[in-house]
Amino acid sequence: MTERPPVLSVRGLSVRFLMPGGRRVAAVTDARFEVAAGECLALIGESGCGKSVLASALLGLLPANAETAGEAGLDGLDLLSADERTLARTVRGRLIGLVPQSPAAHLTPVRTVRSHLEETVAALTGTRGRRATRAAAEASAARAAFPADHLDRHPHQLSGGLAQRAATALALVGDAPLLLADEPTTGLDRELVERTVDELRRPIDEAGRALLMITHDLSAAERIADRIAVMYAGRIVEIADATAFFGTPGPRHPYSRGLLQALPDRAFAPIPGMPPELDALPDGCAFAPRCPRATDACATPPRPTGTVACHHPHVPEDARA
Ligand SMILES: Nc1ncnc2c1ncn2[C@@H]1O[C@H](COP(=O)(O)OP(=O)(O)OP(=O)(O)O)[C@@H](O)[C@H]1O
Ligand code: NI
Repeated sequence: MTERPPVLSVRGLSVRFLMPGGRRVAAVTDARFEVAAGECLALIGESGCGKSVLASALLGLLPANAETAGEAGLDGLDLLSADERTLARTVRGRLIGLVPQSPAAHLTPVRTVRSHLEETVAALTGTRGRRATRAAAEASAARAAFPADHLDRHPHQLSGGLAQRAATALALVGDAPLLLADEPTTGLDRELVERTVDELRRPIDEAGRALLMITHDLSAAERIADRIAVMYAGRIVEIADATAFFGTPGPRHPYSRGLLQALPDRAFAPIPGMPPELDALPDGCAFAPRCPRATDACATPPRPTGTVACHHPHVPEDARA
């Protein structure tokens, strides 16, 4: 993976929400990761840990009370300091293709799939003329394996799988080097989850796109991702190769191990306790109160190493337990 150049390079990304009364919510703290061409990085972690805020920061879609720090390089541009005009004209759709959370809701009910695609083609690619637009729309449908004979259907006439392909086709129109999917499989049954992630994998493998996929569905992450980034209380606590993470030797951070042990097909043992409030984070490791391996050392913040931020990570020899 390292030999491929990063498409997205995030360095020290932090997001603070300034709340009434001077309260500060530390939604994302010092996030650091890269996503390469032809690679999927899955960002996982419990609800409220900051995944969607991180995505909104990349897209320039944070509310006005948000303050950001750090850098997020994409195609020679720093997404965090880009102005709204640049974000609207060159980032959203063109540099970042957004795969929506709920494709059926994202599509306008009164319009056909063809009309959605043609409008997006005209807006993003500069294609002019009816025939050229029609041909480009059909080509983008084909790239997402959306069947040509369903192009004149309305969203409600599509199965969940085809609605997802239509949404993916729209995300691919602008030829964006980075695809961003926030919970693309929420609410889908298992079979549709698998089909959806397989469809999302296609542009990565066939067109060398980079995919940042946010999910709390670990089996979807295992199926699609090359690498896994685990987020806890706003921080990325571990980044690992997906095969090693889900297989042997397994994750190194106690939180990551807890997430896997909570799965029904593993120990089905939830992590005790709750994540801390993001406006009252402890000085030391935020996971320490729930951590079976915590010691006095955890009162100080763990030093991020780029792979695991923990005072006492599992090492491969003891990671079999
Ligand atoms: N506009 C906002 N103002 C203040 N706090 C916010 C705002 N938006 C999000 N937050 C807080 O930021 C934290 C992270 O939220 P985020 O939506 O990123 O979580 P998530 O990891 O995506 O969770 P989920 O899996 O439920 O989608 C939460 O504590 C949330 O309450
Ligand atoms: Ni979210």
